[in-house]
Amino acid sequence: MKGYLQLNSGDCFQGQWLTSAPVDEIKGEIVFFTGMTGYQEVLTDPSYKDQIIVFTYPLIGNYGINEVNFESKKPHVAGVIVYEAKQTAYHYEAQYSLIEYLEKWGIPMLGSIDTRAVVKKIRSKGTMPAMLTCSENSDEHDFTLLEDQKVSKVTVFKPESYGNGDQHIVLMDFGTKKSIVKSLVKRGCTVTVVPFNTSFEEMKRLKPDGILLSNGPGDPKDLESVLPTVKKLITNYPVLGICLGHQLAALALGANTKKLAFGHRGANHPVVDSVTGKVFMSSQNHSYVVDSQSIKDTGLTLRFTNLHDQSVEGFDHEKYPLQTVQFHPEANPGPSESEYIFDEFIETVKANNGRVFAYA
Ligand SMILES: NC(=O)CC[C@H](N)C(=O)O
Repeated sequence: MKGYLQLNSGDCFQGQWLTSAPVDEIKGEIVFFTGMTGYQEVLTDPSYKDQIIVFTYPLIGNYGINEVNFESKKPHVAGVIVYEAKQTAYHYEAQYSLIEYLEKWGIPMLGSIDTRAVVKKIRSKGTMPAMLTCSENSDEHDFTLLEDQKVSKVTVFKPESYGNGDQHIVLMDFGTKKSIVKSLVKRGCTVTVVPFNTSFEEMKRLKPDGILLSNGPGDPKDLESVLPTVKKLITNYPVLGICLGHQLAALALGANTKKLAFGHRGANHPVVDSVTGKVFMSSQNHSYVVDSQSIKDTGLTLRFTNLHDQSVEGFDHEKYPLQTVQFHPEANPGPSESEYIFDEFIETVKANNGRVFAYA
């Protein structure tokens, strides 16, 4: 059955539904992911909440969906656009095909779309509202997107504990990926995942050795209410901020963020580390970046830079044991070359030896 991708720019692409056609139109911000693999991790990464995702690799789904590579309990995207998706799953670990999985969760997938043409539109006109619909006529549609705060939809409701190691990390959950928790547990940490609106005092009562500010969906400026807590955490504990967590740390210290035209979503973004002088490939998924012009007087020191567009990829701090990264050191999907960020963080946590108020 025919289906349509309508863009707010007025462009319309005709395709074929690979899942059941949606009863109502599906709206979301349209973004694209360039990795050849990793669709299972992308679909279940809470940072993609309510977005319509275009997979640019032309054949998606051939290794199916397994039970181990989920980044959270369910998919978060609003809809999926591909050129071709496999009905079957050619992998011994596969439990379902991609189509069966999306069907189960009621997420529509539109196929036979020239994804290169869609990406060219997004690259020239910017990320924009879009719609998956059964109707060809775009004049009938209202592209206004719900301006809701997405983090409250994906954070945990009450604290959850993982691992049984010597270092206790409290993870402020803005929509964390499972592999961030795993990266800490495998390095000998106990991890307590707490809701994003947990107060500083409540976290202090948990006696953390270090804090992790997680990734998550939406505009970091929608989370102004948590900035005082984030600032207190930074001035009292070793902190690692990943993606949204990095952006919030920067905002809390007085820097600014801005939106990129079409974001970075893929598994091969080159980043240079000014401390080691080395370049590594990184996994990325973000629309916003910290404005490099805004870090004067914040104490933040630029450590990581994106080699495609020179955008900010992470900071150290002059005074606090703060490390932030815009890319994803936990990978999943993508290269694990930057995993050493977790090793450095754990070393910092160990060196601090549980001290509180050491840096204020
Ligand atoms: N993966 C993330 O944490 C994304 C951060 C933020 N939502 C952005 O799009 O820039």
